[in-house]
Amino acid sequence: MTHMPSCQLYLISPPAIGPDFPAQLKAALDGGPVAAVQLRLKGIDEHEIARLAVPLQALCAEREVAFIVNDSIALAKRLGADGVHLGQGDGDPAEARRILGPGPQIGVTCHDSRHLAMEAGEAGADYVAFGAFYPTETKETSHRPEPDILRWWSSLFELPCVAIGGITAQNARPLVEAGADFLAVSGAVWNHPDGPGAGVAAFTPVLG
Ligand SMILES: Cc1ncc(COP(=O)(O)OP(=O)(O)O)c(N)n1
Ligand SMILES: Cc1ncsc1CCOP(=O)(O)O
Ligand SMILES: [Mg+2]
Repeated sequence: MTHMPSCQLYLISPPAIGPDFPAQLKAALDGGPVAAVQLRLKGIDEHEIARLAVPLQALCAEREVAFIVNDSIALAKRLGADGVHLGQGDGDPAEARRILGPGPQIGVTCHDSRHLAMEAGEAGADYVAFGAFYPTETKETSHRPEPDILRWWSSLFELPCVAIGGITAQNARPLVEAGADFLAVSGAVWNHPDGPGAGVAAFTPVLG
């Protein structure tokens, strides 16, 4: 029998949300264990994101789920979020640490690059994210790592690694077996035909 390392779900919000999204998030969290929720909203300003964040952050706090803000160190600070996710153009992890202090988690996008991941680790990131592993309609992507990058990272470093990009309950297994500590998932949960609770529940048997 293959040993399945344990792995947790890291839920990424849809890029745009409506007034029913707090209820959808609640349904998702009712579906099974979720370690973290990332608020990843695109095309609206930070004040609007801050306003939309209030009920979502409260729900995450109530469920003891980490609430991570995408893109903006300033917004993470303003909200007192549990962490910030930084892309390669979103700011420096060391600067984020200086601004946010020792508590919040700092994640960094590393695409398919071992070099970027080692750099992020040295700059004080709490996790590195590799992807997109599979085709996705959520974001235009131009990097396609092999699952082996997760195996390589996990064999050398203690720092957690996140796999992202087109991940479904059906294609996730090689990523879990390769050592992903977290699966970051958006579309497979929010677009699940039976709703986001079923979307989260579908991952439970794969997570080990
Ligand atoms: C967990 C996780 N990994 C990668 C990303 C992508 O971040 P980024 O490269 O900044 O792209 P956008 O998400 O901002 O479009 C992420 N958000 N979360
Ligand atoms: C934000 C992001 N970064 C790389 S792929 C991706 C999209 C993740 O969403 P999905 O799980 O729907 O592919
Ligand atoms: Mg970004």
